[in-house]
Amino acid sequence: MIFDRHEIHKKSYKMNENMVGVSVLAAPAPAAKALLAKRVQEMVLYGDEPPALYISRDDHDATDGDGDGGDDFSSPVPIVDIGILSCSEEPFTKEYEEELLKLNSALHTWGCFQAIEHGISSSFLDEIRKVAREFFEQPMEEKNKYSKTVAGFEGYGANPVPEQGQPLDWSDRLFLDVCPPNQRKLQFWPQTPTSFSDVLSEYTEKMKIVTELTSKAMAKSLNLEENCFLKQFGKRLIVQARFNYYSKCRRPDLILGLKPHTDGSGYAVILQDEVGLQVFSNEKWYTVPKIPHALLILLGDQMEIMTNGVFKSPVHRVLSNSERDRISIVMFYTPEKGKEIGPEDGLVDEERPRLFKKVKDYADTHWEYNRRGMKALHTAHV
Ligand SMILES: O=C(O)CCC(=O)C(=O)O
Ligand SMILES: [Fe+2]
Repeated sequence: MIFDRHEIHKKSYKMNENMVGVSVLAAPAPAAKALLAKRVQEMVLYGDEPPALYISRDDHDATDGDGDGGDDFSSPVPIVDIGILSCSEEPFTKEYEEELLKLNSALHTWGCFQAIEHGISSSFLDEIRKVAREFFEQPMEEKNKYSKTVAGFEGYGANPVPEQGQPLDWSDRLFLDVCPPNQRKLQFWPQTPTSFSDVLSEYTEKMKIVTELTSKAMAKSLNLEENCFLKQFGKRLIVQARFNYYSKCRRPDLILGLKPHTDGSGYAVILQDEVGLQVFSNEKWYTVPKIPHALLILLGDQMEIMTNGVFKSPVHRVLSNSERDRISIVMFYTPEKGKEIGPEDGLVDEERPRLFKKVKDYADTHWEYNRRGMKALHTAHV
């Protein structure tokens, strides 16, 4: 699969009776909007056949990097010990220098890494997973109290309606604005499980330490002033939490939990409970292995812009699975609203001319293109 002309998703499967239930195909395909009013979890509960609009896999020309598409601990997605990077007193130890180099190489080559020794306790990570699972396992009528509109963004529901011709994702999600705190729309914050809001607020606080440390380490690994990215994100940076629930799926060969995309944020921190996330690198899909309490840090387009293309915003997707459901908790970090961001001056020189112009509110542009299955990064090129 080659993501040429900014297109990141191609749907080339022909729909035929072997692929989805005849009953669905015999009737005119319901419009995406109507389908999205119903949760994937509900369809599974009622034993519905996956409707044709969910068919999205197109893997004929991309191989699985780790061979089996499953739990493969030899997958080369790098692991970085960010505990080592937290001791940044000069003179740097050899260990520190080596880990910094690893971080730089991971973000240059992969645009992501698995962070270990991040300082958040395993028991707390289990706790946030538990409240997430408890939320999704409630009856529909309870979850529907927090429903988003089909066209809206925040709340419980499906991903925004894609443009016609784009397939749908086999997942449900709860999306919440978390920071700045005065932007929280509490009507979407679940009251059950009762500890949900407190756990999410605590996770946000703990994550602040991890992300500040990572942001400084990223800058240092590029020989930049350590606060440069924190300054670009601004004091009122946007933090959004997305709880993804991937129901079991009868046709993982045809249907994806989440279509290939890049993130429009600065970066995301992902906590997964099962494998399923794949990153596209060197024309192959690599499954991100399950390391029980690791956090996957994955760059979005805005970090690619700020690093003048030195670090990459990777195309990624989520597979569906016929045997297990999957939950992921994603925290997105995006520069504050209305703030201009652009390549760091220290990363622009004769050898590496400026690739990107200054942009603001890039995430809005990202979503416009995402709905059409396209990347938006070219809109920021000089
Ligand atoms: O579920 C995951 O692991 C990744 C989710 C993701 O890519 C997203 O929410 O943008
Ligand atoms: Fe993503």
